[in-house]
Amino acid sequence: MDNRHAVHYTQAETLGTEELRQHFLIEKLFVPGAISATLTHYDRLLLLGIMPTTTPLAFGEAEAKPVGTSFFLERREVGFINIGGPARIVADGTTWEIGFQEALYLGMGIREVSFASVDPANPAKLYGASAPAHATHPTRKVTIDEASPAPLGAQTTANARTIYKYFHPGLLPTCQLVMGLTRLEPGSIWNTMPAHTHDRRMEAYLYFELPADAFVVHLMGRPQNTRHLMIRNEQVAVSPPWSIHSGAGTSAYAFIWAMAGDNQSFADMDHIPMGELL
Ligand SMILES: O=C(O)C(=O)C[C@H](O)C(=O)CO
Ligand SMILES: [Zn+2]
Repeated sequence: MDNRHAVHYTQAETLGTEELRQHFLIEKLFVPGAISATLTHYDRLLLLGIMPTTTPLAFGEAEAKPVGTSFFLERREVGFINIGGPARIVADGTTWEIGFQEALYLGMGIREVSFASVDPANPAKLYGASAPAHATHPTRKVTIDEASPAPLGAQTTANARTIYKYFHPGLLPTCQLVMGLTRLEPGSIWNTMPAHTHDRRMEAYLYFELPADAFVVHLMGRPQNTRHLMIRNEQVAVSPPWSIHSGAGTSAYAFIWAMAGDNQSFADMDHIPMGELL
């Protein structure tokens, strides 16, 4: 399992491009026929890329050992959003069919979890976020229509987008996990500008649906001392609690945001006036 240790902003501000990428970017999330996992030491949020091909994949010792339990979800919860072909997830004997842009929440205590692609020629791509849990909440599938679509931004500021909240307290209980998807309108390129921080929770952004030659310039860092990451399709920015998380793409794109930490209040943000960004 890949590990991302917590970096203080005074160290982050001394880093060059390559070191910034090593600490804050997950370059290869989806590996055909494999489960990839990255344990961040920001609120211990663990990020998963699961891409089954001809044979099913399952959680096992590789996921449980780094978190020190006998099975992965013994003291954790996990949420998945599928950005690939149809997936079949079996959780303690119950089968869930999860299509493109559908999601599944699995609560603490589920022992056996396996993942298959319904059509190996069109493999599922399950993006998962897992946080430490203290209670069991019911397993639930969430469709994009249930995810409270809400418009944000405007074409005049090149940030017209729709936000979908899949796992949040208004829809289902989770211990820590808050997760959703934001999709930009054609012609819009900016996300999360005006920018914000929320020292109470960390966040991670998976960017997807970027054409092969496109990228997002992801802005990170303290508002008064920003840095950037050049992010390609299906790569993840890990955003520490002290960091802004915002980006401008060379074309429209979508991204999945996931958070864990002290609260689940989506609106609890420290907004940064545009004139204060440096
Ligand atoms: O488009 C946006 O703006 C977002 O999706 C913002 C993220 O959801 C976020 O940063 C929540 O804290
Ligand atoms: Zn945020």
